[in-house]
Amino acid sequence: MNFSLEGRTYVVMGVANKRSIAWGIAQSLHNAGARLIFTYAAERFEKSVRDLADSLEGQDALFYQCDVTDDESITETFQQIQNDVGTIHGLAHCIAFANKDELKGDFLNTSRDGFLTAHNISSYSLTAVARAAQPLMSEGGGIVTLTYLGGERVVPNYNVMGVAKASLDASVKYLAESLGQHSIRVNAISAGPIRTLSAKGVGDFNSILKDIEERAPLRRPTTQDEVGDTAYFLLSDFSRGVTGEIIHVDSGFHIIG
Ligand SMILES: CCCCCCc1ccc(Oc2ccc(Oc3cccc(O)n3)cc2)c(O)c1
Repeated sequence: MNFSLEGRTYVVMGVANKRSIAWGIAQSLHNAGARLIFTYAAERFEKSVRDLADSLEGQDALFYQCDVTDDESITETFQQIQNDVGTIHGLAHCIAFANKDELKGDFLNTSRDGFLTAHNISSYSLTAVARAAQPLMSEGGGIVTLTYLGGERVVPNYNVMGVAKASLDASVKYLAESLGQHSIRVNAISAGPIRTLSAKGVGDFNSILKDIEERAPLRRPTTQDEVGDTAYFLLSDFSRGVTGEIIHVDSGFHIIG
């Protein structure tokens, strides 16, 4: 059994900058020998993704724009990837969004549009991308997405994103059932709070990190590389018997009331 990712190609969706969890995942996969393909939502992210990828020694990365709210964009992107590389061995879905004004205050005030936007981008996009990627994973593969504790229990201010993450978590299980027969595994990493561009949109981060340092079993915040290495595990043969699972990489915080 080979646990290196040499000779394997993975798509990483959602690198925005060097703090992105997706970038931590890309670094771990690269260090394990993987060939990487990056997708970004809009042209404005292309340069920073290319600049980051250029720092990966010996990596011959490919780059594609993909707007996950547009089915044609998804179909076109994976058609291009199939034309360019043929087979991929897995995918990291690190994409989520909710309107800022829905990420604070009373959840009761969630708008219909805000609810649908959060679910469209943060949950449905996993199913849409999995369907487009499946034909390229002819040798089987792994799909990993990012979720958060706020989808399992109430975290003040996380609001509609928590409901979208609950939907994402259920999607992971239904996709695991649907894709298992194609030897494609689907799992999620529930990451503890990390100071990313996205995190700027939710709650009072300093108090959340302070609470983790005081009460999490490991008494320290989660790091990008810890999440990256768990993604490597879930996308490698180490986890060949694992699908439909949510692994908490959160210093153990989820076990604390
Ligand atoms: C109150 C909860 C504190 C811990 C939150 C940890 C966390 C941090 C970032 C997370 O990812 C997103 C992604 C997009 C998102 O929506 C945004 C982000 C920035 C601006 C904006 O208009 N929407 C909110 C959170 C996420 O799902 C969870």
